[in-house]
Amino acid sequence: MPHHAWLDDVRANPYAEQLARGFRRLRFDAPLEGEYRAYLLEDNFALKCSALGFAVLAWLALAAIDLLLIPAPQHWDLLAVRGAVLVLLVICGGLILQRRFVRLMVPLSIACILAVGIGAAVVVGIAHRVDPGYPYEGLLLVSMAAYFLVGLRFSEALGSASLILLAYLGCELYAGLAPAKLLNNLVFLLLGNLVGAVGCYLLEYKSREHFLISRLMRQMADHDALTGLHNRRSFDRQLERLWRQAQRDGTPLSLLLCDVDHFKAYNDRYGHQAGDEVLRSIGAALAASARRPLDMAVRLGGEEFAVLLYGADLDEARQRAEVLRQAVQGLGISHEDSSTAAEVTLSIGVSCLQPGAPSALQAIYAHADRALYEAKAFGRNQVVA
Ligand SMILES: Nc1nc2c(ncn2[C@@H]2O[C@H](COP(=O)(O)OP(=O)(O)OP(=O)(O)O)[C@@H](O)[C@H]2O)c(=O)[nH]1
Repeated sequence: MPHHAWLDDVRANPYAEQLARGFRRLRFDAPLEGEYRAYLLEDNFALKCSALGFAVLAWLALAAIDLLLIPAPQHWDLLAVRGAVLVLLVICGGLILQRRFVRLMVPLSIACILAVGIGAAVVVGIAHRVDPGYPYEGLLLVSMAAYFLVGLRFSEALGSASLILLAYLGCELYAGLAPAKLLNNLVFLLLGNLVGAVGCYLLEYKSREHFLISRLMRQMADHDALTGLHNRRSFDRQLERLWRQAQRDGTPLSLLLCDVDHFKAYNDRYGHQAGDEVLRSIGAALAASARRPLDMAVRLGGEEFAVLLYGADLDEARQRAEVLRQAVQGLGISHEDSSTAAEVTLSIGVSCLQPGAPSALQAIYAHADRALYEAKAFGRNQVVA
């Protein structure tokens, strides 16, 4: 399986780490595994529905053909089996289509495939009692559906297909099929299953790889590579969404605009690399201050940062900005060329939008920008609201 050399340049995150570690056993570490399975259910729901419709139609068509191929005395047995499987398919399929029981999606899909597979094995067994030439190859189609059409993972598909094979063996022993013919049929089915299993393994491997890479790309597109914080693109997108949610929840939204003081002088004195380290440390302090689930820490660009505080009014936002300002100064990063303090410091402009406020969303940014300008003008290393 491929080694992704480009991952060496990607900032550590769970998707990149899992890609680098590999997943030959088709299992991610928790909680990525849960995230992948949820994605898989969503991704293959349409496929599941089509497979279900196809299974019902095929089952009905084969029932009609049975009536032509198999002598009349066996018809009632066959119709009983076909009917029972159809009822199971309709019940399980109905529950799948309702989508209400997400946790039951996989068990219900397995139940459908087992019902069709074991039902087909029983039909073949009944038919072989009177006609050993009755086609058994349809069982392979059911296994292929398990591997490729029902949206099962490799282990689930392999388990289901193995159970169907066992059921077939049992039914043939019951029907008394000649050992040489039984051996021939089993070898054919086993080889067919081998092809299906290998294809299914490779497909799941690729699906997992695609999942990790697409999530990683999304993460990279929304986050700043140096600090790991959200970038401006992500901020612009989320700001509007969060403001709408705040309006719905009737709660305020506050914005802290932060700018590192005398950062050009820092770069000039200590070098660009040391400057990068400072930005990383400040980024970590910002991330720690945006601790609630809907808060957001952002690197807007250069040495400009923002923290969006969901549900914080102006007083709380001012207090949290002050804590952040002290935290950055408390990092104790020496800055000998700063005319403000002996350490690297932060100026912060604060603004707040109350729910139902008539002012446009842009006002929160413009107001915080003005406050930041004042914080700089009043001597830096301070919070202005
Ligand atoms: N090391 C490093 N420096 C950066 C990065 N992005 C922007 N800068 C530097 O940040 C500095 C910003 O300087 P100015 O906008 O003049 O602001 P300042 O020196 O902090 O002055 P005040 O904001 O007025 O206190 C510039 O020297 C940029 O080169 C970066 O990613 N890494």
